[in-house]
Amino acid sequence: MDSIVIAGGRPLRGRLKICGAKNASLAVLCATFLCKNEVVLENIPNISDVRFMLGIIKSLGASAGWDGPDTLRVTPPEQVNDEAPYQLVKKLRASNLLLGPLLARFSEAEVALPGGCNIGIRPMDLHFKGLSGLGAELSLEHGCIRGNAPGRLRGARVYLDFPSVGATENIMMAACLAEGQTLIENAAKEPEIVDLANFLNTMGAKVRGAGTDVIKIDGVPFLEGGARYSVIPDRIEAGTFMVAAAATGGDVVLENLIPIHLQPLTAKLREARVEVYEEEDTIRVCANQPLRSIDIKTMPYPGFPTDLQSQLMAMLSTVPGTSVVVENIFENRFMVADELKRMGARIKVEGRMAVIEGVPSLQGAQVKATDLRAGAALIVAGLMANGETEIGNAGYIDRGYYDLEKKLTSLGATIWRK
Ligand SMILES: CC(=O)N[C@H]1[C@@H](OP(=O)(O)OP(=O)(O)OC[C@H]2O[C@@H](n3ccc(=O)[nH]c3=O)[C@H](O)[C@@H]2O)O[C@H](CO)[C@@H](O)[C@@H]1O
Ligand SMILES: C=C(OP(=O)(O)O)C(=O)O
Repeated sequence: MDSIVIAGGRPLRGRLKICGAKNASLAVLCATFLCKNEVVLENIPNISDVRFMLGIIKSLGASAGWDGPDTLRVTPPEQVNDEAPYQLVKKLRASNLLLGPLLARFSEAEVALPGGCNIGIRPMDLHFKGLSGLGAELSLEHGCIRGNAPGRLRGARVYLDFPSVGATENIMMAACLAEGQTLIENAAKEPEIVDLANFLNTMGAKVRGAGTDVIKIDGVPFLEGGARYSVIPDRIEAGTFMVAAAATGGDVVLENLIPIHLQPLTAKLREARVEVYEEEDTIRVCANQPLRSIDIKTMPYPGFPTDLQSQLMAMLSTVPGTSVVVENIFENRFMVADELKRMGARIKVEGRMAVIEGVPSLQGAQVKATDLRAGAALIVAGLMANGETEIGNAGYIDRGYYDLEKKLTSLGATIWRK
């Protein structure tokens, strides 16, 4: 994998356009399998996760291609060719989102157990519980999830023990073509869930309540497709730049985002004495006074997102005083702490809690990304640090950030790829 090198110590300044959301794009790409006709998707980021997902859906028989820098045309297959290939599936977790659509549309599915970042055990019991509740028979054979749904799936009442994003998405997609009504209780409420529901409804589904605890889906025989849909902006990309601007004492305006989606981060940055100004679809982040230590706990939306926890940890590493971070979603999301320590940070990890004692500054060092957001956190740390930081395993970062070096260069950073 490549490395990214940063000569740190410069505040970020300028304006930047945020891309479409990775997690919304991946779910919507899977949902195209529920449609009969071509679908045009706009605001799709050309990141490696999306390219892998395109590879997977093409291997299953879809035809798909770029029709502009962020527009994709996808024609779903009339029948599926094969099982989703392990070589591609292992590279991204979201490949598990094909299960629901394949079962609903083709009554059978074979998907290799997904890979993705090593941020926790990431079981799929809630996906299985929900899809079995709709009548699917699922088994795990030789690292492959096999499912079939003799006849049509049947609507059911599904209670999720935890509001899992992926399980909510899989069940919601499957339920669109099930006979009768499905209720998903204790559903995830992330903006990407609402976006997926909006996509499904645009294509002809009947989904209500997305964004609340209970999602109600009335099954229809098929989704027509044949429409255009633009996915929401990436709140995690936006949040990463917000943190980078704050951490470098910068002043950055981010465009093409939905400020309310960033509320949990905005509130925390303000608590840390960062100025954040929201307008209709822009946010300005301005840090021109010493920051104050804060505590954060990751939670399902609208709580603080786990996908921004590592980046904030990097920022807090030079904030005077003690900050405490509690990670409630993924048990392995503190691996970045060891890398930050190589740069001079003082972080003590105990189970799900990290205690950060602010140091006066970070020093550039050779570090490596252990997952996508750990990589993003090391980018933030590299921008803050004195001297040069070389971040190995940059491929993880490419999973979720389009044109990162170019975007940061436009904000005044010195950054290049090796
Ligand atoms: C592609 C995508 O959209 N990825 C996002 C999605 O991941 P993902 O959909 O995998 O995350 P989930 O919300 O499912 O996982 C949250 C928690 O639920 C647990 N769990 C999940 C499913 C299950 O069947 N059983 C179970 O116990 C997981 O181990 C984890 O502890 O939501 C996460 C939480 O916001 C984000 O960090 C990821 O970026
Ligand atoms: C954990 C993430 O993604 P995935 O669920 O695809 O691994 C992420 O985007 O930070």
